[in-house]
Amino acid sequence: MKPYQKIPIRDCGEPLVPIPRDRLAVVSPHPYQQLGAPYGDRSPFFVREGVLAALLEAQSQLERDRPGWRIQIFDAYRPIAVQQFMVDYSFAQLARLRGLDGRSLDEQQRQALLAEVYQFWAQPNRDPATPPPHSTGGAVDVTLLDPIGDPADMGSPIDEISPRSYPNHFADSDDPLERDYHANREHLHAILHGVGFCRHPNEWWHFCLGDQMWAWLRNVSVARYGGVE
Ligand SMILES: C[C@@H](N)C(=O)N[C@H](C)C(=O)O
Ligand SMILES: [Zn+2]
Repeated sequence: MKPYQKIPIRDCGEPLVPIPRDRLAVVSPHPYQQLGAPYGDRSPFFVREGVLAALLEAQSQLERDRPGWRIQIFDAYRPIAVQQFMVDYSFAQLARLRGLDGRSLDEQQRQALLAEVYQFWAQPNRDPATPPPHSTGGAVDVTLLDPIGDPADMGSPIDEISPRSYPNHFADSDDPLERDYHANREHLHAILHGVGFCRHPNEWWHFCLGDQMWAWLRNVSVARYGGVE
């Protein structure tokens, strides 16, 4: 169990609402839908009402700071079946990357790979006391787009299972390019932190507001968003 999962949840009942495409950029086609993730009739581009308000405020702040720049949503709401699909997919990808056949691993190899996956992905847990962050509508995976519409170079892609994903991975680098990656990550963080989000300790792109991880990182005793199926 991760420490944030011990935080009690008192759901405030806010609805999930669609992310307006005319006001916030989204990755399209959606990467997990393209992989065949089982969304059923749900869409990844929904968040809780309070999260949408904060994202819109962050977008306005970004426009004031850097005209023409936009926040781009890579992923938001995730049904638990999709969480399971993506954990299985990431496990198979990681095994392949290591030259292993994911279906014929011994138990020790399986556990070691799973531990790496769970450094980055939450468990697809159906217990209402420990929902995966994205299943609450209180978590988003985001990056920045420059005025041309190109993603800012953050030095590693979203969802990479590697130390390069740690927010401060390039913080102490002397390489000017890597210093730029860090500055881009810091700018993304500053914009979202300024409107109330907290960043995942291992992922430069994952931000939360109102869920258990947020409450734990903010030292708040109760989370206001639980799982929504
Ligand atoms: C790996 C990334 N896409 C992500 O969302 N990670 C968090 C922790 C999650 O699975 O909830
Ligand atoms: Zn995330």
